[in-house]
Amino acid sequence: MNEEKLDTNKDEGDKKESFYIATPLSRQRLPAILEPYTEALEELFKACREVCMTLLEAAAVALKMSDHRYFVDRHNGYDDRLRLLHYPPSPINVEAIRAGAHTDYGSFTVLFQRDVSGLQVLVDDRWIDVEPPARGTVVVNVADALEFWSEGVLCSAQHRVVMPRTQNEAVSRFSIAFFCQPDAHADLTPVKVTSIRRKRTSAQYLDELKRKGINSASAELTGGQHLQARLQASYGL
Ligand SMILES: O=C(O)CCC(=O)C(=O)O
Ligand SMILES: [Fe+2]
Repeated sequence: MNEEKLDTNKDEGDKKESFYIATPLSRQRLPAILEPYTEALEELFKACREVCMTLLEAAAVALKMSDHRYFVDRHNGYDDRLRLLHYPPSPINVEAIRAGAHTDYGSFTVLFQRDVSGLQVLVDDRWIDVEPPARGTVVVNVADALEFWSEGVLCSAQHRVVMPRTQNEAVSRFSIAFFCQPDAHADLTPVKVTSIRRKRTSAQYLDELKRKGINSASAELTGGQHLQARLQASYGL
């Protein structure tokens, strides 16, 4: 609790607890409570990875890259993580934030939320509620590594979780995030994207990168170096 500060401008840590898992599950010792779910978690990893591989291929097509598997080939899955999150019950507080505004670090995030809302995404400077999706659907965020790789054409989604605004939200909130990560040694040098309309000016994009601990839009970074820069900015490591 309070350990992670996703919004680095805030003094206090986030009101949540979480547990990270890597695949294969045998790489770590699971707490006893999770052991019976080993197989289910492995299946979840696999299903999320499949979604992300399809999306990575779609991204290469959308960016008009000649090699449609360029991104897929740089994601062997070793650095992917599942994060199980719990936001403890809390009284209504319309002013406060359960998890600070941030962007995720990898390529894509697949997010599952269980019935309690509170997630918001920033669209044109306004926070919009992202309700827990209908059964059988998920929320997907573009994240920082793909934003950087695509030279800022694909925008990493700013999101946050707000404190309970109603009695229905004042209970425990559970969610699971799957973070799809590029390989630690993958070269993240931005792919050349030409004929695509951009949402931001290059100055706006550069400002955003600087806040994320990256000083140049064309830096020669590996997946591992990019992740390190982001973790440093978020956790002050
Ligand atoms: O709990 C949620 O809905 C969002 C979690 C999140 O954004 C994160 O862990 O990066
Ligand atoms: Fe996130």
